[in-house]
Amino acid sequence: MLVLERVTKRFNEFTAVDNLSLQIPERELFGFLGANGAGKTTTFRMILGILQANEGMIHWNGQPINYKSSPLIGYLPEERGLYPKMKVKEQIVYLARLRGMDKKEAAIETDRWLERFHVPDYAGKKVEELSKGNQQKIQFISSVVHKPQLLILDEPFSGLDPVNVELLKEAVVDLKESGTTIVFSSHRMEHVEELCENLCMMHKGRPVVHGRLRDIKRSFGRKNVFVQADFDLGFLEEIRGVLRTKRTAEGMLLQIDKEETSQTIFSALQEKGFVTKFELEEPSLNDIFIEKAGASYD
Ligand SMILES: Nc1ncnc2c1ncn2[C@@H]1O[C@H](COP(=O)(O)OP(=O)(O)OP(=O)(O)O)[C@@H](O)[C@H]1O
Repeated sequence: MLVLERVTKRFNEFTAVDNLSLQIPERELFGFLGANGAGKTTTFRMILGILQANEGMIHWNGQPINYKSSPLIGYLPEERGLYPKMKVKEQIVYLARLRGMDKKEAAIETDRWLERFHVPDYAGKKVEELSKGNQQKIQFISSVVHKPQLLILDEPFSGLDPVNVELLKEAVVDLKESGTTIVFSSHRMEHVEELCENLCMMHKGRPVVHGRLRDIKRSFGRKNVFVQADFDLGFLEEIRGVLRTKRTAEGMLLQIDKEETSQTIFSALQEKGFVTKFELEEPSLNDIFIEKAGASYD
């Protein structure tokens, strides 16, 4: 289990991570969300021991993480850093060996990954000859080739086209299935909603939403109502508990204060005429973030 206990990191007067506590069990695929500057990379650097926390403790299976943990850890840094002049396969094998892997096994695993990511022909090319997206795939391979127990991925999907995003997502899910504990950060809520059971949303260094996605959504309640009818829906704006309305081509989207308000809306609609659609929608992570952080995600 990866444990962060009341971790704080300050840069002079500025607090980048503020009293963060997390428990991430083994074999978990954990999503770390936050806008630019929320504190995600700083947290990762503290987990990896690159930065020292001012307060708090970080443990992986009861042990602090340091250079000795290197074979156990995989890290895809946000600032991608491969040697541009070095050849692809040579580089991956070299990095795997630094993580304690045997040369022959490293070569076999490298070939397997290059094949999986549809880039076996690049094995002998210099990294600088590859496109940005393909360089990113190589960097990803470098972070997983030695079969780490704990894998930290900082924005793994940024800069990839949709086909490669899918390729990487599948790889991440497979690694999780085979027992790797994975923590990844993203700006994009949909990636986290799709992949993670558990997540933490950071805002200005603090966790504003944290826990199991299903529980977070359930406890928040369904506060979006979509209505379609063959009469004017303008009167709904006046109903108590309706916070915001938005007309769309098909009907009206309403944001309400609590789930029960939908009953009032439904009764009011029935009195007016024929309702073609009435839908109580699950909140998106974005809705939850806005309410909890008191700010828009972007
Ligand atoms: N070495 C440093 N010195 C001073 N301030 C820093 C340092 N590293 C990070 N910060 C500040 O800490 C805050 C959090 O930065 P961090 O890189 O952790 O955010 P992030 O959530 O990873 O954002 P992004 O998605 O943009 O990478 C930012 O305001 C940043 O300017």
